[in-house]
Amino acid sequence: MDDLCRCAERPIAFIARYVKLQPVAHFVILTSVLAAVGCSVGTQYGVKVLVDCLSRGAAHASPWVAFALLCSLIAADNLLWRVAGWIAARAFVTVTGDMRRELFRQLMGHSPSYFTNRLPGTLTSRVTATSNAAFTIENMFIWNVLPPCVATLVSICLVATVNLGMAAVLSLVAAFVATIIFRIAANGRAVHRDFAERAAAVDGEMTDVVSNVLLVKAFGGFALERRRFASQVKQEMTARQRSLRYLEKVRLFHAATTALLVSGLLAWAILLWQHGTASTGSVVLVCTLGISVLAATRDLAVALVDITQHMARLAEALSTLLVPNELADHPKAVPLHRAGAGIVFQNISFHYPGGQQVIKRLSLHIKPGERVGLVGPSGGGKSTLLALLQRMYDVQDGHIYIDSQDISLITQESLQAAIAIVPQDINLFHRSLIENIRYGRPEASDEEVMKAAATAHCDFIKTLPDGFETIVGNRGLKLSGGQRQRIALARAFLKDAPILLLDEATSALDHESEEAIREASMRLMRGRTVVAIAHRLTTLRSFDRILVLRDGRLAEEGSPSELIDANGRYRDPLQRKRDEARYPYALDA
Ligand SMILES: Nc1ncnc2c1ncn2[C@@H]1O[C@H](COP(=O)(O)OP(=O)(O)OP(=O)(O)O)[C@@H](O)[C@H]1O
Repeated sequence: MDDLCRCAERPIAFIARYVKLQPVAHFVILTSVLAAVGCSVGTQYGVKVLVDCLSRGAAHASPWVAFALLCSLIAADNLLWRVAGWIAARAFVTVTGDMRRELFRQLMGHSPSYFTNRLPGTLTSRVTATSNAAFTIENMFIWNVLPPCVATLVSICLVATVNLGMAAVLSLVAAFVATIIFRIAANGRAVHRDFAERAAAVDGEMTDVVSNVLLVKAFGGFALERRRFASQVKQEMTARQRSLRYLEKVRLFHAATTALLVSGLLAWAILLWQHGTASTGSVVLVCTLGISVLAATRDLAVALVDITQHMARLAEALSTLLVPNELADHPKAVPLHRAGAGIVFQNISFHYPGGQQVIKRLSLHIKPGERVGLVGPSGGGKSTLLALLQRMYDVQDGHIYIDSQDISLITQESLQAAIAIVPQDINLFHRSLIENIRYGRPEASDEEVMKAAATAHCDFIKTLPDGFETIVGNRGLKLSGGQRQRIALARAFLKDAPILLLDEATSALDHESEEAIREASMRLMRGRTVVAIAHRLTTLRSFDRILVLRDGRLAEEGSPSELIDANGRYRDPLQRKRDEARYPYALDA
């Protein structure tokens, strides 16, 4: 993936990377197009031969050889274009598919902080924008840039057969015009990039609002959101207009120059004819070639300018997407060998990018099979500690070991396989219930999924009209909070990993369900190392140890009986007072 990231600032190298995967198809397309252009320009030479033949009169020459030549060129011209088009229909589409697959893989490899700092809509729209831009660029290059370039070259060669001076002047002017257009087009990159950035921002804003539509409704935020969106769209429209007007300026310059050029050439050819140094056919040839060079360079100018716009969009998207993955596996990473799942946090310190210190020189040993409860005030770093254990982020200081293996030196795949988690915010895919539960272990049979669901007390599934096939809605919103939590528990049951992380796993359950699930949870915890965050200490009664995390430090630890009194409260009244002031719910039984 590192060599992919090297393409972040080189859009052409990025496209070439995928073109190279299909060398034969692209070679055939290229040669067919070159041959087709040759035939197309050759057609005009065929017309000259025919006209010269006809003007000599029927007695002096037969026009049928010239006619046959002309017909063959026309047929070959059309056939070759179709051959190129047929192959391109597969090759170009395959290029965009390969691109999207690789970009998706790159995107999913980023750390959580990459996603925290960017709107999901801007990321997904950039993947689409990248493949669309690359598709357009490849198409334009083959159909709109290459043919006029080749046609101009061949035309100049044919004009040389009439008059060398004329061909030389034509070459000089064509080179001059092409250089000027290319420079003006290149100078417009900033304008096009600005448009690309604003277009991506509009996509991101829209996704953000749509995914929070319930919040917008709850707070009557429609008017506010409409105003925000209108302002974003206005900025994007202004940027787009600037970008399009820039293109128009380039086209205007081109139109004026080429009209002058062709008029001059024609006048020159007519003068040569008047002096008897050019035949009627040659005047026709210069006339048709002049007009086709005019058309060709106009197409070329339009295509080049459009390509710079797409190139800018591609470059903007790539610079966002092709950031190296922050949490790549260590080059010498080995799979985690499992030996009881003991966990050691050794003197770790951590802060989020640009944030304050969240974990401060914390050391903690968790024995294999031990059940440890984490409590403490909100913002104390409990969820962060679980995230660090899963290597969602790397610690800035210290080490985390599982079974004496530093987690930064083991493969992330094996680390993820060793840990099952029931998170605080349960996200589900917009898929069926069975698929969501099976996410814990994709190879599990239907029976195993159903057994896990039963163990997690997902009795509500039976009452749903489509049972396990019920689609849970966007992020599982068709389910209640408690139902989502049971699905997440079932997923963890199914995963059957040696380490179990519970982030307030029973918080959304009513008392009755909580009791029912406690018994199942106990079974799940048996033989595993468990780290559970709880706001109610009573849920941790059966745990081996409770740790109080405050301000990123271990403030207290002990067995539940040492820390909780008969009513499920802290034994130390002074400590209780301090914590109540900071975090009242944490201490309620
Ligand atoms: N992705 C993030 N980026 C930046 N800062 C973060 C991020 N996640 C958490 N924080 C900050 O880190 C600190 C610890 O948060 P954490 O979620 O670990 O606390 P917690 O003890 O689990 O709280 P709670 O009990 O409310 O869930 C908080 O100050 C929070 O603002």
